[in-house]
Amino acid sequence: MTKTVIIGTNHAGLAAANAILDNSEQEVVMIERNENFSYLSCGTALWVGQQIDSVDGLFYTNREDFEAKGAKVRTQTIVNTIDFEQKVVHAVTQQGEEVEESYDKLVLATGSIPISPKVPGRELENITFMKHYEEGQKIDQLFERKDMENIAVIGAGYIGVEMAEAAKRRGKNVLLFDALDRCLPSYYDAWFTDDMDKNLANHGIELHYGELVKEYKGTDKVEQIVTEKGEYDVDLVINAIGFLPNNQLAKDHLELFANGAYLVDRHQQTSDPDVYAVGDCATVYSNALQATTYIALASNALRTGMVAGENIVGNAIESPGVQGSNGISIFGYHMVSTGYSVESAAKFDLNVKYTDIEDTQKPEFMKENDNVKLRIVYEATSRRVVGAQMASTTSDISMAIHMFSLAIERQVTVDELARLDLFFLPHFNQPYNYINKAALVAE
Ligand SMILES: Cc1cc2nc3c(=O)[nH]c(=O)nc-3n(C[C@H](O)[C@H](O)[C@H](O)COP(=O)(O)OP(=O)(O)OC[C@H]3O[C@@H](n4cnc5c(N)ncnc54)[C@H](O)[C@@H]3O)c2cc1C
Ligand SMILES: NC(=O)c1ccc[n+]([C@@H]2O[C@H](COP(=O)([O-])OP(=O)(O)OC[C@H]3O[C@@H](n4cnc5c(N)ncnc54)[C@H](O)[C@@H]3O)[C@@H](O)[C@H]2O)c1
Repeated sequence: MTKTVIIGTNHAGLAAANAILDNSEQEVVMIERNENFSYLSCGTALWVGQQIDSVDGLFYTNREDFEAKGAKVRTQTIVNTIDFEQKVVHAVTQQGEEVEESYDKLVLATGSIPISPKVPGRELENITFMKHYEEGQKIDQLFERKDMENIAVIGAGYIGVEMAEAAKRRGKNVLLFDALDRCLPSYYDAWFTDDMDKNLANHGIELHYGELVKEYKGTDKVEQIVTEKGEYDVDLVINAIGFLPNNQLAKDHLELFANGAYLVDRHQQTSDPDVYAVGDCATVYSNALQATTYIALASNALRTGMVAGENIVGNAIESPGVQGSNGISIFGYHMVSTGYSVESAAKFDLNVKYTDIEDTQKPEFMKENDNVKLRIVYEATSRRVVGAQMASTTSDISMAIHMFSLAIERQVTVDELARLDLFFLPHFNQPYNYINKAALVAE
């Protein structure tokens, strides 16, 4: 019987385990460094910002669920080395006991690690990342303290903006820094982020863009941060300047992508045919780019885990590729995007055009109505859709972005969207939907 060892049991590892255990009688060993697994870090800002009552709901499964399906689960066990020749994984438990597991198939699901700004003083106390549950607990406890008044968040990407909102909701003075000149620069064009920046500023968040941190100062604990533009008193620093794939275990054995992610094919197979890689430690295939790339998202982790598991049990399915669809909701302002923005397309040499519309969600006669912004990004020559961004105070927009995701995957052109059959009901939208309208005026 095939024996699969899965290293890392967060979203990607769990999805792979489920796919194997639900579709076969195969032997599965799951090895995880942490005590808990399945922590939805996506809910951290809601928890720490006290928008939900408890952290408990952020864990969606546990070891018993997998043991009940027949898996052997080793938690608080760190894999140190892998002998790829002999096909043996070497690990050590929290008690210091050395353990080894042989394998026929190996799934690397070791995720990602936050990037550390390489500046003096980074070892001071009260400087943290926000990735693991334990870091969320630490931030939550520090937010409780009255002497924690000034919170600096470095990086106005997804984690940074969400944590800035959470800190503000806990009554803190919040300073949000980014190397670039606006928030969320990787996902949205300025037409959208200008509104989000106004939203952040209107809620009292101090924005420090185009400002790189040069030093953290303090005796034991951080007391100040120094940038090229000024010095600021701070009690806590949350670093959120992006992730890198955690490739420690196999970087010398497997082929890697430019940023170090394990290079995988559409079956999640690495350059070693018995080794699969899934989630944040692996590459994905981007349908918009029509090339391999790296996008760290829980949604990708789940799907890639599923694909690897199915292939291990003999169902030779291929990943359909990804669009990197994502969303954010800050003080009631919602933004969703998929594929590439105009600015990010340029970084990847995608020659694009775009069409914009600003409209109301519903007909004017409806009492409750919201403004909606939509930008559709399409390739200049083929006219296939390669991205879309939407923003509104209504969360109704969130489902529309899924349609754009499918459009990118299926290579639909912007012209095909102009006459696409979209239903109408005044409670939901306009007789002629803004998606059709935007597509109709595409140059
Ligand atoms: C604050 C925050 C909010 C986020 N919000 C969203 C969101 O809203 N939507 C979204 O799609 N994504 C979101 N993400 C990103 C998402 O959490 C990640 O993409 C996802 O966790 C990746 O899952 P993974 O299983 O590949 O890796 P990880 O979650 O990084 O898990 C890897 C696991 O491997 C274990 N491991 C690593 N090395 C070893 C070893 N040597 N031995 C044993 N175990 C090991 C680790 O302990 C860990 O449990 C967010 C991330 C953060 C931090
Ligand atoms: N809602 C969501 O879908 C969601 C939420 C949280 C995290 N995530 C994912 O988790 C991953 C990590 O999130 P993240 O917020 O750390 O990364 P990110 O890539 O979203 O943002 C990083 C930000 O840091 C800035 N930056 C980079 N170097 C800097 C420096 N030296 N000083 C100041 N700013 C700097 C960048 O300009 C960017 O705005 C991403 O893949 C993200 O998509 C997704």
